[in-house]
Amino acid sequence: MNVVLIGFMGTGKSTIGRGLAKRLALTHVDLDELIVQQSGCSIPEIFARSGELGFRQRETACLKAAMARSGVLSTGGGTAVQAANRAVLMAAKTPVVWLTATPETVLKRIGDDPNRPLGRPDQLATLLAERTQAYQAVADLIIHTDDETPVTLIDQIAFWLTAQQQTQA
Ligand SMILES: Nc1ncnc2c1ncn2[C@@H]1O[C@H](COP(=O)(O)OP(=O)(O)O)[C@@H](O)[C@H]1O
Ligand SMILES: O=C(O)C1=C[C@@H](OP(=O)(O)O)[C@@H](O)[C@H](O)C1
Ligand SMILES: [Mg+2]
Repeated sequence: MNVVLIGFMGTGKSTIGRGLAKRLALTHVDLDELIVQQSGCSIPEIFARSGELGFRQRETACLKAAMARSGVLSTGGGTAVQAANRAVLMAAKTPVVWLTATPETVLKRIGDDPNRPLGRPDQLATLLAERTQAYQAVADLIIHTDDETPVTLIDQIAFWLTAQQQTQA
């Protein structure tokens, strides 16, 4: 992968990843979509049939497959929380961008979405606090999304990636 987006549910990983890939003329891979494709069932169905553990096993397998490809990868909100997945990300030396948002923003954006089994409104703030350190541990760039439009966020990330490439050239 050329760049990986991590962060909590509703921070815009899927939206920004799709737009960033278009901007950079790269392929976009959404890890959740890959899991659904490979499993032949939806995320809530995977959670219902195989539990969170079953979902996490599929997620790690798909992450490894995705990291072997080029493009922009939008992870799921729990991907970088698993130590094994953080090891995969760090080994790849791909730039990792952490998108942040407050629990209030997340709630406004995702509400009580049945497609996000771990997105229970009354649990969001606690889950976000528990996960923050894990995101921080692998982030090369932190982008606060609360007051920015997707287009502005894509501009910021594209600018940073270009600067990174120039430093390395
Ligand atoms: N910067 C933003 N400002 C306003 N709404 C946003 C922003 N980023 C994403 N959204 C909206 O929030 C919702 C969740 O975005 P999504 O890309 O699915 O997040 P994630 O993949 O991180 O869970 C979508 O309805 C999307 O249109
Ligand atoms: O935070 C999580 O544990 C999850 C986030 C979801 O992705 P988004 O962050 O794209 O909603 C999806 O991977 C699954 O429902 C689990
Ligand atoms: Mg997503």
